[in-house]
Amino acid sequence: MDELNTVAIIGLGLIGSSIARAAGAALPGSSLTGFDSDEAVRRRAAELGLVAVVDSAADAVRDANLVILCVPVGAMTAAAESIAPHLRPGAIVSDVGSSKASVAAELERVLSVARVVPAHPVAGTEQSGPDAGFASLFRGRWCILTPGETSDGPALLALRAFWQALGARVEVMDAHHHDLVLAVTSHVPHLIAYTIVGTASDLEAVTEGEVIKYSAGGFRDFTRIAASSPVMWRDIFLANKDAVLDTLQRFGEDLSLLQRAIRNDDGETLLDLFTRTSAIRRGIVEMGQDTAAADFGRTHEQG
Ligand SMILES: NC(=O)C1=CN([C@@H]2O[C@H](COP(=O)(O)OP(=O)(O)OC[C@H]3O[C@@H](n4cnc5c(N)ncnc54)[C@H](O)[C@@H]3O)[C@@H](O)[C@H]2O)C=CC1
Ligand SMILES: O=C(O)C(=O)Cc1ccc(O)cc1
Repeated sequence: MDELNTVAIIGLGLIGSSIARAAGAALPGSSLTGFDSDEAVRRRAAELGLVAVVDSAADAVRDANLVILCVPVGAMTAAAESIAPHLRPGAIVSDVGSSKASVAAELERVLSVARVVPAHPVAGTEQSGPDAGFASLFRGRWCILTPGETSDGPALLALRAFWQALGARVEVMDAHHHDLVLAVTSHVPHLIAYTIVGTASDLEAVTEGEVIKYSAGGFRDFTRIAASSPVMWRDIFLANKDAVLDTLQRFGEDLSLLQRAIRNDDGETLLDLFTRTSAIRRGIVEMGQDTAAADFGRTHEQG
């Protein structure tokens, strides 16, 4: 199996810096290099000692046998173009983008000579930047690999072993299926959070500032999600347009049914749905997929 002992990280924000921290701890013999197009981020990553920070993408990838692109989805093509001529023969190139089909197509187009294996660690927070990362972010979380027709078997096995070393559970999935699943479980929920927080803010004039003052648990949870990186989420919605629009269509129809139930004093419909959703929450908690474990890791294991 390929030994991934020289890893280059392009983009040193939340996810790139978390990979650097986790790989530094889990793979002590490996060499880590990194580049970010933002000079302030490069300076901060160097201060934190996350990786050997260099001044160009070319220098970062020259000796690497694994390159991971950790930039917003809309910047993947530019990042791939910046490394393409400088890759070592046989290098594996992966990414961490939250949407997969369009990113994978671009990586395969731009990096036709590299061994491309797209990936998505389904773990994160609402924060950004190199200070926000932490070593335990991926522990016990899923990392979904979406190999294309050109991905080779040994590269897939090597990347699987890399993410497992960082503590992740690895699943292999078709990229379009990934995008549909994540539209339902992550992308549309973020859009709903952005919408409700925007609506509440617009209503502040009517409610005389009391929305924010009396914001209860549910609304506070939405404000956390709606504080996520604007650039990153703009890119995700534009990249996963079809699956997001299909899911929104279904959501709109279901919302109309609830609207009608409320208007018609149809308590039975409301009770049926709320009972069903409460069972779903219990199932998630039992599977250990709620955020408590990650929050615990963030609070107790910064580093
Ligand atoms: N934030 C989260 O919770 C999660 C994010 N992701 C995905 O990870 C990727 C990175 O997200 P974050 O780390 O949260 O973002 P971030 O904003 O913390 O970091 C992204 C970094 O990429 C740099 N960058 C942008 N274009 C570049 C280029 N062409 N070359 C080099 N550096 C460049 C930026 O300067 C920035 O420092 C995104 O594709 C996102 O969809 C995946 C899982 C979770
Ligand atoms: O902070 C949260 O609740 C998240 O949902 C983080 C997150 C954001 C994007 C991803 O692709 C995966 C995880």
